[in-house]
Amino acid sequence: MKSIFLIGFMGSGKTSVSKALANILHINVIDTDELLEKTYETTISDIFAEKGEDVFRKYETSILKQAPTANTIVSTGGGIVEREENIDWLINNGSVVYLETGWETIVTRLKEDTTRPIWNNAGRDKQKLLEERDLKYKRTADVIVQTDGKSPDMIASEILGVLNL
Ligand SMILES: Nc1ncnc2c1ncn2[C@@H]1O[C@H](COP(=O)(O)OP(=O)(O)O)[C@@H](O)[C@H]1O
Ligand SMILES: O=C(O)C1=C[C@@H](OP(=O)(O)O)[C@@H](O)[C@H](O)C1
Ligand SMILES: [Mg+2]
Repeated sequence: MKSIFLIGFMGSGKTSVSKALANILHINVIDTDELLEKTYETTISDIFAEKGEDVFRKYETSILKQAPTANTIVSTGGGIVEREENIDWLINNGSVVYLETGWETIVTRLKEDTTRPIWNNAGRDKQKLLEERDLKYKRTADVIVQTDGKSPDMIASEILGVLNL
């Protein structure tokens, strides 16, 4: 089985749904953000604060390209589509699922969040970022699943129903 890569905006549920999928399929799950923090022995917040977004994106690309391309569920970071080379790599190496999520749902889910530097950057227009990235997620994905009003388990079952595994 080709590995399944979950893409989508911050708060679309990539990390949560990846765990639900791995539980159902009994296969390994990795999260590019968690692996990045382990590999570079730091936190995402610290990388953004000390080195900036460009360095984070370089690390993220390197982690993505080391991901197993078979028998694994991979949860990516919301900005994985910011680099064209990541989009190409995903299209060529995985079954890619876009967790499409409305703005209001994202705002509700991330109300309490303090761990996402871009979400917590008051100077950035996150709603516009969602609109821009939405086109890139759609260009990259093999299948699109809507997440509004559904639990991670429901979304995982729906993904398995639409993917040809
Ligand atoms: N389908 C869902 N329904 C309700 N809450 C969700 C759902 N998916 C994720 N969440 C919650 O939203 C927040 C962000 O989820 P997370 O899985 O980390 O998203 P992502 O990895 O896409 O940023 C977490 O608090 C999580 O518990
Ligand atoms: O959208 C983004 O640019 C980011 C999303 C985060 O992952 P999640 O999508 O899992 O929140 C994380 O990679 C980092 O904070 C940057
Ligand atoms: Mg995540």
